[in-house]
Amino acid sequence: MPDNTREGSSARFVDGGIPAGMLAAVREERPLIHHITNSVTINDCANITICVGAAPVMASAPEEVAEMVAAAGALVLNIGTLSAAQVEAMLIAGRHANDLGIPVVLDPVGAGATAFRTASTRRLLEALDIAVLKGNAGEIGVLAGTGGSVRGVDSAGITADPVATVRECASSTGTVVAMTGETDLVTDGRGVYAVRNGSPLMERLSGTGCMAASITGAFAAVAGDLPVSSAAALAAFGLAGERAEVAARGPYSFRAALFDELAGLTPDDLARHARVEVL
Ligand SMILES: Nc1ncnc2c1ncn2[C@@H]1O[C@H](COP(=O)(O)OP(=O)(O)O)[C@@H](O)[C@H]1O
Ligand SMILES: Cc1ncsc1CCOP(=O)(O)O
Ligand SMILES: [Mg+2]
Repeated sequence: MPDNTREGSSARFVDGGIPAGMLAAVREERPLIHHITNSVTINDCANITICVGAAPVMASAPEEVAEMVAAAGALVLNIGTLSAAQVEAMLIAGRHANDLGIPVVLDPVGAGATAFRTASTRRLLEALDIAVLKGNAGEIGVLAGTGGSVRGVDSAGITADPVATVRECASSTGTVVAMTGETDLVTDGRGVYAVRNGSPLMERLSGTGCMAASITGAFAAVAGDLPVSSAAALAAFGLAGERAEVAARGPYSFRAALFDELAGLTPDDLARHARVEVL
């Protein structure tokens, strides 16, 4: 971890200027984020990518994924509605991204719920250099091997301590791991960032995990430090969630407000209100 912290009363916090600068860079550079993703939340991922300031493209035909990823700032792989053919396309795109130095974000949706999802995730982790593995607690607990349960696409809990779980997952996979939940934990296996922004309404919508991966990809496209960029991405999304909650009458008006609030979020808002603690 870089020395980008300042002392707080009981903990140390990331300097607000770092995540703020990353949001400004996303808006200035407008990186293309190539997604190979699920058919449930594909439109939400496209639109949240635009709201954060980047440009989405969804392309999964094996005939074109290598060409498409060559133009991208990041590749987001999401196994939410995987098939054997789609995993092959992910491998083609991922290998080409690795050759070109383009960061690859993997969202192991439902890993642990079925053997096929778990095996496909492990195959992608072994074959590719994954920059950031972003999953819910159950998914990360399963992949860490420390114990986790997943029902469908939802976390049903973990056995071990959350910090130990995320650290073990990062160490054993050799990736930066972002484990989402009420508090998001991000680590490269050493220091751990705890991101405390967010709203409980984010759990009541399908797609917030997928959208978190899209935003993580957008930040990874403009930043060299993946633990910091991932924590900043989750803080920005969580902050949009906090603001969306204020006027929401329920999950669906919250959903509309979530897009609006992220689109309206300024680097200064992020600098002032990101709650990112170094554990
Ligand atoms: N109870 C909560 N309070 C605040 N933020 C939350 C809460 N639950 C989830 N989130 C946020 O919602 C997003 C999706 O997280 P999660 O529900 O863990 O993912 P998934 O949809 O993959 O299961 C993350 O950005 C996370 O920070
Ligand atoms: C419901 C569902 N089924 C397969 S993919 C998917 C969407 C999962 O979205 P998220 O993990 O972001 O809630
Ligand atoms: Mg969800």
